[in-house]
Amino acid sequence: MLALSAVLRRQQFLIRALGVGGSHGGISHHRTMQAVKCMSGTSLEADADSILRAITPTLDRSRHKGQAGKVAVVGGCREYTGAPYFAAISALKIGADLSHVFCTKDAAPVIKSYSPELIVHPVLEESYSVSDLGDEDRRQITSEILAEVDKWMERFDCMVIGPGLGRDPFLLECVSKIMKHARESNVPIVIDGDGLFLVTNSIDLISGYPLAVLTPNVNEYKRLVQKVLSSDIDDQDAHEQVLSLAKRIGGVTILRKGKSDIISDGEIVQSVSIYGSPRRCGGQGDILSGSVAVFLSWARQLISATEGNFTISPTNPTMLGCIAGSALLRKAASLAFENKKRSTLTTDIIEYLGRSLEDICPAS
Ligand SMILES: NC(=O)C1=CN([C@@H]2O[C@H](COP(=O)(O)OP(=O)(O)OC[C@H]3O[C@@H](n4cnc5c(N)ncnc54)[C@H](O)[C@@H]3O)[C@@H](O)[C@H]2O)[C@@H](O)CC1
Ligand SMILES: Nc1ncnc2c1ncn2[C@@H]1O[C@H](COP(=O)(O)OP(=O)(O)OP(=O)(O)O)[C@@H](O)[C@H]1O
Ligand SMILES: [Mg+2]
Repeated sequence: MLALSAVLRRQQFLIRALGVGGSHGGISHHRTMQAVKCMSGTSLEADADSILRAITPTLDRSRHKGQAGKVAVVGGCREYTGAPYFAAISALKIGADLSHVFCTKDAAPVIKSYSPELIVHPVLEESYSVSDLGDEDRRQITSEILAEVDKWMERFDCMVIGPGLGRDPFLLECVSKIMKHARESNVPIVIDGDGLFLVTNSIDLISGYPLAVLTPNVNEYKRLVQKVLSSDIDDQDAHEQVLSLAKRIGGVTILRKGKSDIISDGEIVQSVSIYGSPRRCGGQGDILSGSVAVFLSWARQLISATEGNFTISPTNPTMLGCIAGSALLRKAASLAFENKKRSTLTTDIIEYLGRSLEDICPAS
């Protein structure tokens, strides 16, 4: 009896997750069987190539700089300069027009030296650089930092918060305020890396914000599940757990990274399992966060241009952005691996982003 009710619960979950129909009584045998077949996983798989084709804008000579997207990455500190670079350069390689980085003063020259394409703002401060100051001076510095970021905020189509941010308390306090301003301005935010450390400890920062996307890796997901659901990772019901977590955080979108990426906005759940590579070099999550930012921006543009009259599913731009970003990164990783095998590095994967998108969605 117990086993039977567990099966029924699972069927109903799959039916809800797939949007096959209502879960209240009267589920037809056919629909139930359809959902049961999906337990093998394949039908939760998103049609990522179609989504990529649908949301990637055509290259039109009448468009001006900025229309294909302006993104900003908030990250980069004494320890980490690679992560914000990977996220920001990936956004450009996919097709965004402008990519900014807001980082600490000493990370900035390093990041600038990786690439002249990035617009790097050396604005953030860590505790060590304000340790001699009193509370009033610290408040003054915080408000100067906020004013500097606010000058740009409304121009951004999306912000990525966290790659290589570090965990310094003064810096994170300041980034919380940046996040609040982004939310007040309705700027979508992709939260990754140490940004997830910050929001896991202050979930109100993003709770109930439908334009927030969280992209946890295995450790970050574990911490989030422990904090929000007071439980451990459930690999048996992985899809259901991601769905519950997204719903519990008030309809943010979660992309749980792993062998399959699982994506949910608390309403539906989808996976991306295509392509991928066996190389697990650091930095692939950073490529993903920059990619999701671009695709999310394009999906929002498309939805507003067509006033919602478009035929792709799902219809939530954050879901579309996650599916497209995940599939593209995984395709680039698989092409890089074909070529470089064990020596594949994140910079090699970035070099394949353009070709991967071209294969799926040719420029002309
Ligand atoms: N070149 C760079 O500057 C890079 C900086 N990064 C930044 O580094 C900071 C910390 O990120 P992490 O991803 O290390 O934080 P995590 O909390 O995920 O990882 C911390 C520890 O967990 C281990 N770990 C990672 N994945 C695991 C898995 N699948 N199973 C078991 N253990 C695992 C790691 O070896 C590491 O020691 C972030 O700000 C991140 O953005 C990373 O993005 C990697 C590249
Ligand atoms: N076991 C796996 N098999 C195939 N692909 C994987 C696997 N694990 C992760 N990936 C892919 O790599 C991407 C990055 O995931 P990962 O868990 O490495 O992120 P991360 O730890 O945040 O990376 P970073 O080093 O940039 O911080 C995911 O989007 C996923 O598609
Ligand atoms: Mg990461």
